[in-house]
Amino acid sequence: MATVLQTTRAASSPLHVTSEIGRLRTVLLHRPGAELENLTPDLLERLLFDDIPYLQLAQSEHDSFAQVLTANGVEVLYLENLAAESLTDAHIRDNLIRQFILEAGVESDCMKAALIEYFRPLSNRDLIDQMMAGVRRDQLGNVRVDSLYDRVNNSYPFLCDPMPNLYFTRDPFATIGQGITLNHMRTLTRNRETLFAQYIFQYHPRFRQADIPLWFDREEATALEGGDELVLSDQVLAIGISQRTDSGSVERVCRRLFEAEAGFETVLAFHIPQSRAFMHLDTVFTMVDHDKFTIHSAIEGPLTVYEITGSRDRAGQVRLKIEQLNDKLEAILEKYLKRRVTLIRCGSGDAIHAPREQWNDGANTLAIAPGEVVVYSRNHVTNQLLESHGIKLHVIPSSELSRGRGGPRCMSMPLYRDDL
Ligand SMILES: NC(=O)NCCC[C@H](N)C(=O)O
Repeated sequence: MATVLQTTRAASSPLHVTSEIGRLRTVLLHRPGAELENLTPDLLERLLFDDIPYLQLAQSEHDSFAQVLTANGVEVLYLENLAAESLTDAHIRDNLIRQFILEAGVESDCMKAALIEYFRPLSNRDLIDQMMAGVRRDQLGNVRVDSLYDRVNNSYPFLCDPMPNLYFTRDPFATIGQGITLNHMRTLTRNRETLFAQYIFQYHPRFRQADIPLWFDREEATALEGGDELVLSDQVLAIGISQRTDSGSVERVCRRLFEAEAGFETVLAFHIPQSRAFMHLDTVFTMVDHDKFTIHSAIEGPLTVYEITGSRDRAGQVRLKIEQLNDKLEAILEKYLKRRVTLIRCGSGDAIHAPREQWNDGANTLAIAPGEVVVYSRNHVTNQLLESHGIKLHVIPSSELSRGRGGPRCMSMPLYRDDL
């Protein structure tokens, strides 16, 4: 990955996203795995789940999602495959194991050594699956415990926690233009997920030569999550300031994009209420067509939008100009997209249907082309409204996947879209 930002990119860049709706060509998914079976009621809150999905059904729902995408010409890549294929030599593999153990919070030398031994014989793919699923203490057999720490903490079943949120590939990194933000996640549990992206972009043969600009790094001190990053056009981004993303991160992304002169001229920072239900901007607002968006009406009142632009001072340094916009959201979007826009309200804006369907990601659509989106079956009120606005729907089953609080957009990271 490039740490020095450059403006010119090879035409053959493996990453290219200049809108939310351009025809989707390549997307990254993660098929839910054993990590979901390692959820227990005690772990739910810390691991950011609201219930325990039935794995077999979650996998079959996820396969339906992948099938819709492939049937529509989208190349589907899986995080677990890319991560395994990134381990192209023993040194890279050993480093990943060491870093994984460190970030899993394994404290004692004897447990670290036992884990390294446990991982040693596994194939690359089994290693990645095991890291994702988590490692229980009793998987390691009889380890000679020589630390006080292990004697005091031996009742907790996991040495390395499972990572059940991995199927929300939208969040740990995000494609913007031909670069990425490699994110620093708000929570420890999700921050561990970004390690896989780091290895993929650094070592995977598909990406390692590509000199991919890094608009944000996982080592930064403030939080940024991909669900807050929307590419409205090749010139305008929307970034949520939310429960998961700090304003300082938005400023840093702006500075890097403007310094690189990557084509993006304006960032609209959407300050949304902080709540579990609206954890990211894309839980309340997604783009479905050139001129149509879903929106959850509960954020419209409290929403504040800031326009951020940049210019260079005499020394060539980028200075940010930040202005609060007082217009209604439609007017703001119309100004930047240069066309009339329609906001389609989740659950019709109804007092009961809207919060119920938003909770199950009714507003969280994945566009695979302009006016063509993937949605969850359970959000029938919103879905009908989308259809009445001429949007083509690809409806996928949703009883288990939705228990993790994410919809089709959250479950996908576009790597390549056609330009509009
Ligand atoms: N972009 C998104 O809204 N992603 C959904 C993430 C859900 C996950 N359980 C979380 O709390 O982070």
